[in-house]
Amino acid sequence: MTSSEELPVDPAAAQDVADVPPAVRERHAALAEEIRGHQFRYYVLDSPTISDGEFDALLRKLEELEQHHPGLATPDSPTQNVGGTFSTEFTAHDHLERMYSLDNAFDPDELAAWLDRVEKEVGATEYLCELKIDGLAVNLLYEGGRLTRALTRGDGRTGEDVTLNVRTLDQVPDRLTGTDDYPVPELVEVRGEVYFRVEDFTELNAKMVEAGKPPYANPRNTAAGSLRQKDPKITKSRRLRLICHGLGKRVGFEPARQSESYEALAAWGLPVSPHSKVVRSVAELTEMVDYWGEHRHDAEHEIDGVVIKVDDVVLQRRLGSTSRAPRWAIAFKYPPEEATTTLLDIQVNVGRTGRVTPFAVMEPVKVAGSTVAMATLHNREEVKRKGVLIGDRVVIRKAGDVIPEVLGPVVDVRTGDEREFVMPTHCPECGTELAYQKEGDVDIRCPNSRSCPAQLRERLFHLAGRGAFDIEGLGYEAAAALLESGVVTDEGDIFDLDEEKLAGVELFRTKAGELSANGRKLAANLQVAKDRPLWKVIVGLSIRHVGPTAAQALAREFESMERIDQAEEETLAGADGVGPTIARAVREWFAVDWHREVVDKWRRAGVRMAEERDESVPRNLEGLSIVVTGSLQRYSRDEAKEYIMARGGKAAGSVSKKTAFVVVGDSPGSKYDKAVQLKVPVLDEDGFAVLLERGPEAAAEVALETDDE
Ligand SMILES: NC(=O)c1ccc[n+]([C@@H]2O[C@H](COP(=O)([O-])OP(=O)(O)OC[C@H]3O[C@@H](n4cnc5c(N)ncnc54)[C@H](O)[C@@H]3O)[C@@H](O)[C@H]2O)c1
Ligand SMILES: [Zn+2]
Repeated sequence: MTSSEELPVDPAAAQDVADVPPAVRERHAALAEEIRGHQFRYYVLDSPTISDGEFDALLRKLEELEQHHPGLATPDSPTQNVGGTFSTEFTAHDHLERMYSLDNAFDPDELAAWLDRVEKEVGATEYLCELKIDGLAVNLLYEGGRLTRALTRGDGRTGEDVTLNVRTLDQVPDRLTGTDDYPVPELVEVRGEVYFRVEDFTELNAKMVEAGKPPYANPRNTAAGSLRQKDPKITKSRRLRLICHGLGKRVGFEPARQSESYEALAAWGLPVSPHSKVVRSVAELTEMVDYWGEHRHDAEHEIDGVVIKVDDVVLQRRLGSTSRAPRWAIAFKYPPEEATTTLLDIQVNVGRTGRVTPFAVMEPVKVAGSTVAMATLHNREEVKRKGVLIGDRVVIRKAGDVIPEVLGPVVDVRTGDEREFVMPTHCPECGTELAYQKEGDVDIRCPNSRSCPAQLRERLFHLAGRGAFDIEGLGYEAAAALLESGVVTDEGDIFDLDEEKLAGVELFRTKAGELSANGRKLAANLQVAKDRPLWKVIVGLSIRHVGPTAAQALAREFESMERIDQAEEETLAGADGVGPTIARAVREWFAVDWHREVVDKWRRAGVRMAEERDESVPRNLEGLSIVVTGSLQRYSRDEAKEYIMARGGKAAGSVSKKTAFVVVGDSPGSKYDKAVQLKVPVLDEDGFAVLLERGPEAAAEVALETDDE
């Protein structure tokens, strides 16, 4: 929270709680109670039922009420206190110096307002920027260099004694070491964050799943739960880590700067963050905030923001603290990546290959800047593994550009009305009974691949895609409209579409009943698409495992659809870049009658069925394998490959003894080293031009001198 002192106060607002209208007082009390309940679940039970973002929003709401009615901001309000409390499971102990929470800035304006306030009071100064580690705070007391006590933050005055547990952490020294610059102080309270590395957390969860137990929801609460164990052996088994980020009481050590105290901590053998940085201008500070906003997942632990601290300790003292947080520091918080919402239903989707995948339909909720209402659940096993029931409150996560994911249910708020998801037995689109393609498959499929509308729609959309025929104007909506109107019964019909047929489709008709401009464009695009290279036609067939790379290999090696159709499985498997899986998939595909009909219909409609031979291009690279690495100035990667292939060569991905040439551009990397090592001739961009124009012998003459010493 930004401190309320600078915020506008309604002059008519009640300063005294007795003057606040009873209805408002009640609303405030109810909200405060709700917040305390969430704090208890979070700090004591380590098992929250709402996301941090939702919690922060509640606290903000309370704060707003108090701005309008300052009388409500009594000392016991959650806005005036460090959130935590302590459990009777542990012995309570007082901190020697208070532990505070942090005020928050949720956007750049709030951060700017805080900076203004600080600089108005103490003038321009230097700031220490740190990552805000999403863990739990501990206070380590070292007396005469020995660890004598470790406490959780608790309510800031009193914490829970977790000394035995903290001692099990590898990074926590029992005894501090001293240096000439930083001798061991008589007494020091060290504050830090106990956390899980994302990597370790993922591994822990994998183990849980393997043991048939539900995975943990997030690293923060799991770290808290792992530290606050009655049995330190459990803590020991958890690979918890520590990063120190502050001092409490100290005797015999007086740092001038916060950054200096980190040097001391490191010298004493305590872990500090490698990411902290002293910044001297607002521009530098903003840069750090922006950088970590974009690279949030690059740190080894989860972060929920950046903490900005006045570096000078004298100025820190001058700024002081509120009852809840220091005035000399602020946490800039990034948009939350987790939220909770209600799982309204689990429905299934039928994909291009008939695979039936369940997906979550949720009450729309905002996460990481976008509204999420659906998320895939992959398959039945995954639904079971996550343990979600229809009607559950669920935690969802959307990190950056990654697709949203349902993490799991909030079991504690179940009402008993939730119900289990049952995988349908029949295709929701065509009614065909679903089946596993072969025993042991995870995915269940709709076997009606030829005419199941869902599969057809997906295949049409796929064949119109960039990697296949690249037909503009044939998206999902058009695909669905074509199928619905009956002018297309399977993809075989697609190239028979002309203006007249398209005029029969509602979507492509004007109000006057004529063919629309879009319809005319689609008809023209379909004509152009018939002339795409063979490999694109192959991609358009939706053969399993055959994407652009495999299709290019097939086109290069066999040069016509007919030869692919007639090749034996072994011949296919033996071809460069094809292999047994693709070979089998191709043979299986051509064994289906209606698949061959699709090819026939396309052929009759004039779709290209053989590699184009441009007679003006010499076939001077026939049989040669050429690797291009690094970036070239005059050719894009794809262009370079196309030029090689057009001349009968093979554009290979890795260097071997069989490689004829390696072409290197800027920053070539390991492939260049490999070429030198294997003594494969290396060409620069000019050498590549010679290779294309005048062939391998001429190119060998201009190969680079390489030295493998
Ligand atoms: N979901 C829930 O029900 C629920 C309930 C209560 C609290 N919460 C969440 O807990 C958090 C509030 O807890 P809080 O009061 O501890 O405040 P906070 O987490 O916003 O900030 C204070 C804490 O940040 C930690 N921290 C991490 N890196 C630091 C660094 N480099 N320097 C200094 N401190 C650093 C310290 O432990 C400090 O105590 C919020 O994120 C809130 O959403 C959630
Ligand atoms: Zn179906």
